[in-house]
Amino acid sequence: MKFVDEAEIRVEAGDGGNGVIGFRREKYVPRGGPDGGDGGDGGSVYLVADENLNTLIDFRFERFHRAERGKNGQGSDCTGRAGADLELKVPVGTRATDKDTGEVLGDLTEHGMRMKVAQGGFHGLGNARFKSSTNRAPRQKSNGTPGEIRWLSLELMLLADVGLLGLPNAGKSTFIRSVSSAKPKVADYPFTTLVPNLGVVRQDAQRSFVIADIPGLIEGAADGAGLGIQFLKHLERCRVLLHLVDLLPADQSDPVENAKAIIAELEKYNPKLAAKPRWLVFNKIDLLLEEEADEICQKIIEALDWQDRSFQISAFQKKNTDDLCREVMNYLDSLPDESEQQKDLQEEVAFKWDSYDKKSLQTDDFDDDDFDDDDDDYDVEVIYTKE
Ligand SMILES: Nc1nc2c(ncn2[C@@H]2O[C@H](COP(=O)(O)OP(=O)(O)OP(=O)(O)O)[C@@H](O)[C@H]2O)c(=O)[nH]1
Ligand SMILES: [Mg+2]
Repeated sequence: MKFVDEAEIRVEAGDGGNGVIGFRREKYVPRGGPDGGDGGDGGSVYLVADENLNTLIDFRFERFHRAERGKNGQGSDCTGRAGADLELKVPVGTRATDKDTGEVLGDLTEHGMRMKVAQGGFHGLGNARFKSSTNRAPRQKSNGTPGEIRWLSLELMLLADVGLLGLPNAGKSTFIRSVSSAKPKVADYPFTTLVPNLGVVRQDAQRSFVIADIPGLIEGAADGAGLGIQFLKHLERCRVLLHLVDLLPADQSDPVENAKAIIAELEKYNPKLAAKPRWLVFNKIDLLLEEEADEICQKIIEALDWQDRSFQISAFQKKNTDDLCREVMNYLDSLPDESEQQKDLQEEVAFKWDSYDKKSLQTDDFDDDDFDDDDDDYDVEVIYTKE
């Protein structure tokens, strides 16, 4: 699965501060010379890669970013303070392009990498600078130069190796929180997650994989129930699916039936997706005694006639989650390298965040009724109201 996240922003560096005209005025010092100070340089705008971020969504809501202007100079040869630089944090992997010229400014490929995207203005000179043997009282000064202004388009492309499947409340988001730095919202009500979240699981310095948390599926999803299957298509390019099963559902439902329901939906949606490598992950073992958990897991395995691998974890207590991630990593490493193939697939990008409703980005109003729509134009922007 490939995710493309895009945002357009306007960055404005600060203007340089102006120089000023000033003369020394002091008792007993007649005709004190020129002492107008220089302005300060304007602040520049930088992009800084931060591994704790994984989407550009914040830039959809805040599109204008301005660094501080340099202060004007002052009398008594005082130089104006330089404007502070502005640092905008972006996810690792972000590419910045000048929207007007199409020039790629660069890719921020490593955590901490810093790239200047708008140069602050140069300071103006005060009249003290124009003093010469022929002009000892110059009435000249210069103004600071304007800061650079650019429209940038930011793009982030990530490939998810692992997709999470499960009913609402199975603990998918809890799991991704436990094993990666992604921090999607977790709550004890269904459909907490409304858009996919990506997390990067670092195994060691060289090895990592990307995991995608998608909204929960429910029975009838293939026919449009709940958030439907619109997100399932994004799992088609994952290399392994983890099916999370809640061993002790709060709604007293039967874990066996629950697991069956997800598999049925998957098969109904797309047999090819259902044929993908898929592992069962029994979650919430912390709520049960070991024997009880074993018993329920065994029952599910038998009922499904499950032949593939299965794991018992507590996403919440991070029990066995590291083992699971290690197994996933080893499994991914054992697969043939797909990177060559991926290069040819650029145009087949599966998911764009174009589900964000443009209208609602322009207005603060949010209409709850939007969620009742049956059509495919789902409104998802609400989860980005800050927690
Ligand atoms: N005791 C226990 N609770 C858990 C565990 N994992 C998740 N939970 C709880 O289960 C509830 C649902 O967790 P989420 O991670 O939001 O579930 P989800 O699968 O992402 O749900 P949706 O986004 O609605 O599809 C939350 O109250 C979690 O605290 C676990 O391992 N043990
Ligand atoms: Mg969730």
